[in-house]
This record gives sequence, structure tokens and C-alpha cells, in this order.
Amino acid sequence: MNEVVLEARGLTKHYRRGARAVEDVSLVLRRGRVTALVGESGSGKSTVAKLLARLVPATSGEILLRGEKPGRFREYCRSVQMIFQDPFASLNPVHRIRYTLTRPLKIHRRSETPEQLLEAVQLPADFLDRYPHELSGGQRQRVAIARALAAQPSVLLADEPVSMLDVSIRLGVLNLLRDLKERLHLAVLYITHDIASARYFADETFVMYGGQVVEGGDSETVTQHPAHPYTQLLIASAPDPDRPATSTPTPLGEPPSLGSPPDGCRFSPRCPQATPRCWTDAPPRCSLGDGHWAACWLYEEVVA
Ligand SMILES: Nc1ncnc2c1ncn2[C@@H]1O[C@H](COP(=O)(O)OP(=O)(O)OP(=O)(O)O)[C@@H](O)[C@H]1O
Repeated sequence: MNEVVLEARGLTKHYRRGARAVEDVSLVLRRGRVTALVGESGSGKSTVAKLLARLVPATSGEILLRGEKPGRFREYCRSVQMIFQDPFASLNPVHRIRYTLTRPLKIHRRSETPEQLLEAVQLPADFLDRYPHELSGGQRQRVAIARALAAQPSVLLADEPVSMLDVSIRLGVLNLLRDLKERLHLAVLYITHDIASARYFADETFVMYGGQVVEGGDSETVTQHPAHPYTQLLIASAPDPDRPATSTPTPLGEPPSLGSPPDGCRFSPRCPQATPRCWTDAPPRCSLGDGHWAACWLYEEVVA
């Protein structure tokens, strides 16, 4: 078993203006593994990443780093680094790449050189003298990854790291992250709305709906044998070259209001298989074997 590096237990975030963005989320990130967190816009994925990065305080629940309550923020940041969606906004336009990479090396008192960081993300050393506007989106995201590596982290939280990049270069950046995971034994949280990329890139996949995790397991099982009706709908509505072109994509419908989520299962208003109980009682996590589980009343007898 790969060692657990970061663990979330019952993480909950209610924003002041009423959105119950994240409700009772538990997950573990393991050394040398990519864990995908998949869901549509507004499902709470970014809030989970911000909670794990300690950029926003949790309403309740706890985070454990290597089994212990995290201490000072700076120490924590050294271990847990975040990569943001927008590489155009995340690099300071007035500084050359050399400054962007040298600064965290100094802060974290590392002996590595900025050249070595660029090499780790497969960029040439002469990029150090360039400004962010002289780089492509993919190159900027690689610099952002290099900056995160300057802290020598054990966890990378990657929030939609390729969704703003050209389709043609997405695979290169994902392959780089996978390569780093293997070489540096990093635990990677890969946040995405693209469940197909989770199958390709992640070892484990968690599916989020309306602020809650509704299904989890190894990526192959979750994407090829989805159990939760929401995951099934998500997969049916994703473009898939293997499906016949005649089939019409399944509409996903409207996401739930997080200001006043439905009682019971949050997916019940959109669920084609909902029963009266789904409207009133929240479903338990039902184990389906080999670490695969779904929070859905359809699998109640499996729990019993
Ligand atoms: N600072 C905030 N104040 C109030 N509500 C917020 C805040 N940040 C997020 N929310 C709300 O929390 C919910 C979850 O947002 P979040 O950004 O985590 O979702 P997401 O799944 O990452 O979506 P996207 O993929 O569009 O970024 C949304 O309803 C959002 O409006």
C-alpha cells in the first residue's frame, strides 16, 4: 500500500453568504499516486483544493498531514503545493522566470538551481531570462509546476491544470505531472470536470456532486463500471469516440442550489432512478468491493 500523505476527514465548508459548498468530504492522497476529483462546475472541487491548501478555513472537519494535525502554515506549504487553473494569472508578469523560481528556492532554503527546476519540467535553461508573456500557455503551466517543485513538496494539488490550455498540449502537461509523480513519489490531487482524462491519468477517482463525494474507487472501475446514477450520467454526457455517433448525448440537467440543497440525496431531483426515500434520507456509503463505493440507496442491500 502506498503511504497516506494527506488525509481529509469530514471536511465541510459553508460560505458566509449561504452556499454549502463542501459537505463532509473524506479522502486520502497517497505517495506516488494520482487521485482525481471529478465533477461539474460548482460541485465544490476547487473549494476542496483550497481547503486542503489551507487557503480557506474549514467550517468543520480536519486535515492530517502524514497522520498529524498540520502546524505552521509555512511548514505546511512546503509539503503541500497548489497549481492553479490559469497559468496566465498565476505568474507575475513583471518578473522574469529566473525571479519566479529563485524566490521560492530562497524562501525554502533549497540548494537546487532554477536551471534544475526548469529541467525537471522539460524546459530549456534560457527560459530563465524570459517574461511570462513570452511563453505559451503550456510553457507557463510548466513554470508554475517548477515553482511548486521549488518547495520540494510531497503533495501537489492541481486544480484543473490543463483546462485552459490548447487541447493539443494538454496531454504533454498531464504526462509531465505523471512523470513527476513517479520520479519524486508525489501524491497528486487532479481536479477536473473531464472524467475521461481521470481514467487515463489518475490511479483513483472520486466523483463530486453538489458539494459531496458520491462515488470513489480505482479509476478504471469508476469510469468503466460507474455505480452512482450521477457518475453514469456524467460518463454518458461526455464525448466518447468509442460510442456510436448516432447516440444523442445525455443532458445533465441543472446542478443543485447549494444555498438550500434538497433533503436526502442531493442528486434526487435529477436522478432517473430516485425512489421516495431518496428525497428524504441521505444515502450511506455502500461498499461495492475492492475499494469501490457509492453513496446511493440502490446499493443498500450490499451494505446490509
Ligand atoms: N468565496 C465564496 N463565497 C461564497 N460562495 C462561494 C465562494 N467560493 C465558491 N462559492 C460557491 O461554492 C460552490 C462551489 O464552488 P467551487 O468553486 O468549489 O466549485 P467547482 O466545482 O470548483 O466549480 P468550477 O469548476 O466552476 O471552479 C459554488 O456554489 C460557488 O458559488
